[in-house]
Amino acid sequence: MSATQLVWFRNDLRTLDHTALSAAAMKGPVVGIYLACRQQWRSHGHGANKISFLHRGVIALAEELKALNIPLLYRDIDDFDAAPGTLLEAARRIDAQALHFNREYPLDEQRRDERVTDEFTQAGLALFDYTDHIAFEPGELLTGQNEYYKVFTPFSRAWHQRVGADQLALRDTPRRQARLDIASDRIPALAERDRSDIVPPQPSKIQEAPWPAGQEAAADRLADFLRQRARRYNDDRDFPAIAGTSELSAYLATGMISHRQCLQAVMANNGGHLADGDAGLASWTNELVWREFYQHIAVGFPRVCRHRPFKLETDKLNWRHSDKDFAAWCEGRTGFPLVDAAMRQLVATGWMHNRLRMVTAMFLSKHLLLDWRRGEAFFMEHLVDGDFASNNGGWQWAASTGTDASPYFRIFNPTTQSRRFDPEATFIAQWLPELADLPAKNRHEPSAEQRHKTGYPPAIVDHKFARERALEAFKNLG
Ligand SMILES: Cc1cc2nc3c(=O)[nH]c(=O)nc-3n(C[C@H](O)[C@H](O)[C@H](O)COP(=O)(O)OP(=O)(O)OC[C@H]3O[C@@H](n4cnc5c(N)ncnc54)[C@H](O)[C@@H]3O)c2cc1C
Repeated sequence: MSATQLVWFRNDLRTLDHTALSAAAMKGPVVGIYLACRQQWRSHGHGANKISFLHRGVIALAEELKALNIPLLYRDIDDFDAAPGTLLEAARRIDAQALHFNREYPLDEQRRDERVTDEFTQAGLALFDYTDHIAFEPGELLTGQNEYYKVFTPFSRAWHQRVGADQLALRDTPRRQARLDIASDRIPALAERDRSDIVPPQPSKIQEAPWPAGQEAAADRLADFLRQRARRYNDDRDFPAIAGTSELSAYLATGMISHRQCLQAVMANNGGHLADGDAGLASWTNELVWREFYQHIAVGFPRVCRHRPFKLETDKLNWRHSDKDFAAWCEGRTGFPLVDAAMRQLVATGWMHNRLRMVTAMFLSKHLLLDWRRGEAFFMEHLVDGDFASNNGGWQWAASTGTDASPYFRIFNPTTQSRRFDPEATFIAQWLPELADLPAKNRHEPSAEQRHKTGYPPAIVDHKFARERALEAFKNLG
């Protein structure tokens, strides 16, 4: 009989189109394992929404595996260092001959995987790792000078030129295997553990209902998007009052759906094309390539994993220190309605529309001139889709410290953004009920009297003054 294969599930909580699972099942009977690592949550600053989503995703995965007769082992570990020993112990207990996993790219995860590889090699056990989370392994797409791309457009061009069946073909789902004499572990409820330790800091209510976990929920969401919104994506994607985007980010970030499943769905609906054909579908594909671009950046420029800016000269920026202004931003009390509505959406739902992520991030880093890393961390605490590479990439773009960043003199006027992307101020009315009864034009910028009457705060800073201050700070970098 062929030897048992251990598959380590990480950011790939699904059985469909799973490279490591598919490859392992060709070699022998499979057992899965999941390590819930507190240090990993802490080091990424994940909050309750993301941790709960992950946890529910593991429970869904256990059911999906059960349908294939694949047992799932589950271990709680405190830190990255515990991973190699825990995996080795599990492999020995079930007499596994090999460990399989899909690669992860943040620096701490890469180091952990190197240690796991060393330990398994020393123990004489085989180890196989695979590219799965993105189409190309970081380092596979390089410029003519053999360097990582620093700008998105040429990266995207190279991606489209090179992508083919190897990267896009769906991996086989294993057939239901013969039942093994190995029981799945019971997955303890999160509430059974010390939440104050593992769930920093607690939002008032964890958002579960809008984010059902598992690959079926993800597939339904993709089908719904393709049926109803994908062809209008290019027109609607910038308007937060319209549900015009896929809202698949949390599923992609945890691997409850793969980018290949998304891209195959695009091709099936677009005459086999990714970059051409329907403008909505081509534009959506472009966003998936942005997601991949930022993963490559995290590997090519590991300083970004160490809280450093991509553009090193911006390390010298003189950020302001104001806990009061930061709290006003976090709590949606800046007196700029679109910014406040967006921040309230984030805290209430664990998600924020992309246009608003750009507006609020730029407001914090440019208007308030507060360190973008504070905003990055606050987003991570609340986002259900929190993903290091995309969050860091988005923040550094907005703060003009990053790769392909918006130039420092590009400073969104939040009121103009509001009139342009929420023309009827419906999004503002939804999240700022105190302004809902004002005429739409005043909801963008209430008068002093209207602010006084509704209790809505005065603007925290004057736009023109803030813009000049930010320009000055960037100019002084020399
Ligand atoms: C400051 C800031 C922070 C961000 N933090 C995160 C984060 O932690 N996690 C995250 O997944 N995305 C992040 N993004 C990117 C983007 O805002 C979200 O991916 C998007 O809003 C998710 O909604 P959606 O699934 O409906 O996206 P869609 O518009 O339907 O796009 C499809 C998918 O493409 C990817 N994508 C879309 N836009 C981007 C982008 N600009 N960069 C990278 N990937 C993208 C996502 O996986 C998304 O699910 C951030 C952007 C900014 C400006």
